[in-house]
Amino acid sequence: MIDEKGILFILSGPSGVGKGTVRKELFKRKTELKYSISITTREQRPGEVDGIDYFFKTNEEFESLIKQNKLLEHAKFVNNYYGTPREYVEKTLAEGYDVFLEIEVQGAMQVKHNFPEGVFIFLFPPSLEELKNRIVGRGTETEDLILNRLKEARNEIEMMDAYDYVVVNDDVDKAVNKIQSIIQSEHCKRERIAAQYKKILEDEL
Ligand SMILES: Nc1ncnc2c1ncn2[C@@H]1O[C@H](COP(=O)(O)OP(=O)(O)OP(=O)(O)O)[C@@H](O)[C@H]1O
Ligand SMILES: Nc1nc2c(ncn2[C@@H]2O[C@H](COP(=O)(O)O)[C@@H](O)[C@H]2O)c(=O)[nH]1
Repeated sequence: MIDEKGILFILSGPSGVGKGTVRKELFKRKTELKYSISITTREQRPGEVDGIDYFFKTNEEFESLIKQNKLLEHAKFVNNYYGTPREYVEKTLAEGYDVFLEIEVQGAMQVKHNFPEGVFIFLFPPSLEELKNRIVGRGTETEDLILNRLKEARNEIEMMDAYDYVVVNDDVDKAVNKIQSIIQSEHCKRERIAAQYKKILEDEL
């Protein structure tokens, strides 16, 4: 049977590298991709909308989702829970749509364990100094939280080798172009496999 499921794309990278910015620009261009909205216990930032940016939950609600096995992956990042709703991802892939996750590395490694066929992309900063400038410039975290996120950034960068692709985010447009090329190239790979499979079936008949 030829696999007609969608492809799961996972984007990670240190806090402040520009994952959200790049993802939003990508979605302006690639409307057929489906974004999996994450669940978190972190405080809602000004301008964030529940059900669009995240599903905001309490610790108790989140822990109950873990117990019910409703999360595809979850992790604690700088004292808050983050997780991916299992049902949405599995159902959407089964319907043949590509699904895009924007998650940190611990969660990405759990996804890799369960979906080794996923495509793992790591967004890399032009420099650590620029990473710091971006996270400070965003102005959404206190100084303490920024330091914790930067400390975490070093651990995240160490995991880069576990990813299929590394994209440097020096310029948003260029980074999005590269991610679009990765998506196209992964579809071509799947088409090649499907064509080979079809040929084997025809040869057998
Ligand atoms: N290529 C870029 N050049 C300059 N600034 C950028 C670039 N990409 C993103 N930024 C800026 O960097 C800041 C952080 O970006 P963003 O919030 O998208 O990062 P993130 O990786 O999603 O962070 P987090 O993981 O903390 O949610 C934002 O102010 C954004 O406008
Ligand atoms: N493991 C998961 N990580 C997630 C998920 N959704 C977002 N994230 C990542 O958390 C950090 C912090 O995000 P922020 O919005 O508080 O800045 C960042 O790396 C996100 O990509 C998730 O479902 N699972």
